[in-house]
Amino acid sequence: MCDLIATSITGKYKTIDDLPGPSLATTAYWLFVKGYADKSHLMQVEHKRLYGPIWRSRFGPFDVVNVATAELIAQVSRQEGRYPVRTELPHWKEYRDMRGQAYGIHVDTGPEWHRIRSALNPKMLILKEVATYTPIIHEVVSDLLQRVELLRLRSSDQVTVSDLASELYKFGFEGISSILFETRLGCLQEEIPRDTLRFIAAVNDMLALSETVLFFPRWTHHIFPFWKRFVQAWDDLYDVARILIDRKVKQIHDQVERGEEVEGMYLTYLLASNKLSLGEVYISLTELLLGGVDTTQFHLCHYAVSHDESNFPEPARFVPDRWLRDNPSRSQHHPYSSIPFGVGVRACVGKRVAELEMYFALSRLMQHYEVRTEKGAPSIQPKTRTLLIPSKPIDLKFIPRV
Ligand code: HEM
Repeated sequence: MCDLIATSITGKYKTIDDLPGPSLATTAYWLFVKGYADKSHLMQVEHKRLYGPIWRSRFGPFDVVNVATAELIAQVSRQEGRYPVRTELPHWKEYRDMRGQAYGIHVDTGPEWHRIRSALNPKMLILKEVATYTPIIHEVVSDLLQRVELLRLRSSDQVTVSDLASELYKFGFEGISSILFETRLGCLQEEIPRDTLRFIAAVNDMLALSETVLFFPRWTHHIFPFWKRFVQAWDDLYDVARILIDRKVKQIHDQVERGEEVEGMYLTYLLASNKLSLGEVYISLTELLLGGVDTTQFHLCHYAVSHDESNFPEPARFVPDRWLRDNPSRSQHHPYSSIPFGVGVRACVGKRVAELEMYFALSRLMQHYEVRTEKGAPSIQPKTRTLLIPSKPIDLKFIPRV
């Protein structure tokens, strides 16, 4: 695949060894001395400038080909077969092996990945199925609205909600858990239950430590504290997920015993479909909760591409009109210049649910409030924490519409 890409650029075959790019030591220098460890998206942009649209980089055990134009991303994506080849997650695999757990959708590859993905897909991706989650998502959105109202009224100017991103994060967590585990976790309550706090902290720790753990070789596991904390985070995650699932299994069992009809959402469907073992259900729901963690032998540099002036003029400016259909100001971008959920058989399995949550939350918030920034508020840059998150709290004014 690498050969084909190189051919399209230069007209002759090249191997990975012919590609330009930083050595492992140079990458370490960029990350830990130049301070790009939590800004790896900006490193993409800088490396594209230095090495061109295709370069090689080494990160921990990975030897990666980075591609940073929409055309190259399209070319790589179109060559994926039935079982897309993905970079291993050796640290996740090591943890699963250590605990004797099933591998799951992120770690499994080939036909095994396909078997699990086929079991997870229908109730996540078929529109008619996803539409059945509408009532529960609306219930969670109502809780979000109440929370925003409470926080703004409690603020000194009676309109500001501080650190909105953390409220939205809790909303996302509550929304997806209510579908997956068919249980309300209470993330948007004033007093968040202890187990839920443990769950949220474990997700944060796991995502925050995932890149660090990867960078240091196995033999350092006993020297630095990262591996121990990474294992603890996974243990907590798995433990809470197992408790929630076991509770549901018991409920279903009791209902069947009483001759009652069993109804439910995602977990009930997975258990009833009998396509996965119970161990695979534990892992699958934990992984779905984590959402997609971006992995490819080819590193598709979405950030660099979606900030490319030639696709999106003034890429850093908030111009929602560029997305409106049938609008003269709609941007004329390459279809692969913005693919937030990926494409093809391995694209995001949670895409439909994520869209449902975002559309409902946004539309209902906008119906109730006009949202403004504080005058003179500084712009807030993203930072990398496996995924991109805001580097500082975002405080916004929610002014009720009359
Ligand atoms: C705005 C929210 C989200 C975005 C932008 C997003 C984005 C992505 C991306 C880019 C991928 C990788 C696709 C690829 O490599 O081609 C992915 C995979 C994945 N996502 Fe999401 N995602 C979101 C929400 C979710 C949610 C809510 C769930 C859970 C229901 C989820 C579950 C997954 C899983 C399990 C994978 C791995 C699929 C596989 O490897 O077969 N994501 N996501």
